Amino acid sequence: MVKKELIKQLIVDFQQELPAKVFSRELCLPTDSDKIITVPGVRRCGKSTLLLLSINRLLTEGISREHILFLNFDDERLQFNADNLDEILQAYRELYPHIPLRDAYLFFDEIQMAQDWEQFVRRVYERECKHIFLTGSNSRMLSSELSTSLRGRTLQYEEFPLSFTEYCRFTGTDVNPHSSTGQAALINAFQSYLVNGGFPEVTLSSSLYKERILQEYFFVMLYKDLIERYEIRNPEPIRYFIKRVMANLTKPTSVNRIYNELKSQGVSIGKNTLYEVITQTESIYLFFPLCRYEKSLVKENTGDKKYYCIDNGLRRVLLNPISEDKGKLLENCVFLHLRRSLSLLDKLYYFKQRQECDFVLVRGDETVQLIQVCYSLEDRQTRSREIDGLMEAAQYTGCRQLLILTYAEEEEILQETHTISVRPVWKWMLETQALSLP
Ligand SMILES: Nc1ncnc2c1ncn2[C@@H]1O[C@H](COP(=O)(O)OP(=O)(O)OP(=O)(O)O)[C@@H](O)[C@H]1O
Repeated sequence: MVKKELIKQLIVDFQQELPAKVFSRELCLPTDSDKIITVPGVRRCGKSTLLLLSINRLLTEGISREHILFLNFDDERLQFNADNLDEILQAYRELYPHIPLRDAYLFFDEIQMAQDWEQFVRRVYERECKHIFLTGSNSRMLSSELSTSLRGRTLQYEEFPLSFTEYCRFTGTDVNPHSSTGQAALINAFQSYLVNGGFPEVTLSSSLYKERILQEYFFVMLYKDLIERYEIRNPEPIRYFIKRVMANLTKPTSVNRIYNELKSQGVSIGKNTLYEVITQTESIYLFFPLCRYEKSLVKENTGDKKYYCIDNGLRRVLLNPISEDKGKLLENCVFLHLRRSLSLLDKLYYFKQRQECDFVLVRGDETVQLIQVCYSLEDRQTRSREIDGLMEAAQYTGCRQLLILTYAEEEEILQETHTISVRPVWKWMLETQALSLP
């Protein structure tokens, strides 16, 4: 089939499948911003499906299917480059001569598969159509490089694996905690969310396949996004490195120390390569760094960063679970909830002076919340350690919003002139849905 005919066929086939039968998500892409909408995020978190949800919404708003031009560039039959990308627009015009392109909605999935797509998108945006939506998986599509090539023309909406509220929706769990059955079901759902994480496909698949799917995800990230990109001949040190960062989650991590460990085992890998790899893991959304809070926020951050991982399930399939994991999984889950809820004005840190506090949430110049995460406060020593850390951070920052998140405990602690609220993580997650913190 001539390429233009194939494109027409793909456009029409897609339109006929609408509306897509998928679960709704919390993130909702704007459809009237007159900006190019981009959706970065970790592999398989649901970026393409988010485009489908936007299309469903357009249909309910009265936009006809014919106005939707959706194309998935990850199709072997479609080899695009700068010379033939225009065929897409020609195909659409021939299909719908009565619809001016400026009234159409263009959804380009996996656009990074086309060579020189940036110039094409820029040209279409400037001359033809302001409704453009893009997703892409590899790191070239992610924030920094993308915003350089399309500077000032994009709005970026990060997608993540499912939040706990979304997880409940996907698994059909009633989120009303007030009925006794509701509460039991929620606690069950939270337990499995904590270990399996929130990738949509993993959530929807039978438990027989969850682990296998997650291993596959990790394999692709490791080989495609890290090893192939850096043309590393021996993948083992990188694998070891990632596992070490994973194991050390929630604790300050020294890349230099891991480098020395590898060296003492006779493994040859450059220190700079490890620094590049850790930066790359951040740009593919595998790990998130967390810096130490400094009173003067203009001061360069010192101290090792802590790392958190995009998904608890991914961590579980990579490491043999160990007993201290419960606390780490809980803290990672809280980090992800905070990270996905941050506005552009918000910053997140950890606090460490004599004592530690897990999270310091800063909005503009003000510290708005201090959070400790602790599986249980039953042990007396643990309880006083958590409270002392919170109080030291409160004194240092002047913040009075103090929270301890636990697996199941709930109380109010009066400490000096402060009230510390203790809440189960799952309740806090349901109460503070994305973009409503604190
Ligand atoms: N809202 C949803 N409802 C139902 N299934 C979903 C939803 N979001 C994602 N999925 C499922 O999860 C898988 C990955 O989704 P999707 O392809 O949208 O992710 P992606 O981030 O675009 O992936 P990639 O990084 O490979 O491009 C698919 O099997 C999809 O069906």
